[in-house]
Amino acid sequence: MHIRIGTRSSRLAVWQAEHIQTLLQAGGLTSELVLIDTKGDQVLDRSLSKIGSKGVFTQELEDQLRLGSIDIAVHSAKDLPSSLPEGLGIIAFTERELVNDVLVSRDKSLSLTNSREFTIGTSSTRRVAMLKHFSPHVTTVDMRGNLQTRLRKLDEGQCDALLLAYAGVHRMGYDEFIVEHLPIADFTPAVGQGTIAIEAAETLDIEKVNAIRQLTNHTLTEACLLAERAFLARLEGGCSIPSFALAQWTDEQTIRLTGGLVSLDGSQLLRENFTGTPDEAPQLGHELAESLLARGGDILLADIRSQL
Ligand SMILES: NCc1[nH]cc(CCC(=O)O)c1CC(=O)O
Repeated sequence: MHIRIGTRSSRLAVWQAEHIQTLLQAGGLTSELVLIDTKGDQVLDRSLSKIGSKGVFTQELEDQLRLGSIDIAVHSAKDLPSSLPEGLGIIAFTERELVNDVLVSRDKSLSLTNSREFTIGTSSTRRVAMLKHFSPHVTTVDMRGNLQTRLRKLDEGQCDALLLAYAGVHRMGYDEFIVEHLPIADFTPAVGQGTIAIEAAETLDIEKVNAIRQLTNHTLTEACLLAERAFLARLEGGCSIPSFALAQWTDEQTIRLTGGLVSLDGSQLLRENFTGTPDEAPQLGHELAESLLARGGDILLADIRSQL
């Protein structure tokens, strides 16, 4: 069986697609990579929150899935909108790695835990809002582009540090520039951070779907992702909303979901926790969102939307 894998052409995207190739190869499947450029890769000068985040990194890949020119598309799960277009679905989530954010800098003495002032480059509304909430002494500057571009901007002195997902930094081999791991209890990551998702058209041959799933899907990670994504779907939030959610299993039968919203100015942070079994994952996400909306999250969300 041969699998055509669609991927964006950034180094991180290709690393992730090659990781899937390795998993498929271990089960005797051959594969090839098809590099596809997306709108999100081309818009480097405007912040994502302004161009509207829905599917900017996924649309062109999804067009090719529909046409059947690729069998699957590989994405960072974080980049996938919470509801996918008609006819497409996620068939697997890889085993998650460390989910936290990290501070990256050439200056080893930088830390968010002391009150020293410095600037952090990030274009994520979640990271900006959380920094305003937990570390009001730092200043953020808008910084777009793939990891290599951001590191270059850091070297050029456009900021003192970057706030990034550990997963991407690690996959690119930049661990040596990590100066601090942020605690997930405060800086809870975005939905899907640290996991790779495989998207396919519903028309894809079921034998291919089963073989790919068998070799790449991690059941407990999948349950966690279903919980987080149900939360995001209920909020109708893409990555432009400063929301966060993280599900973790404590044992095979127990999943704990934490999630919430931060106001853009950092003044308000709402958080809820729910616990259930992996089978209940989507309901957990839905209940968490409902509960948050009922506690003032609805007003906070409307307020956020009016300012974006
Ligand atoms: N928003 C871009 C993006 N999408 C996925 C990752 C990292 C890899 C991952 O979370 O799986 C990143 C970079 C970052 O946020 O630092």
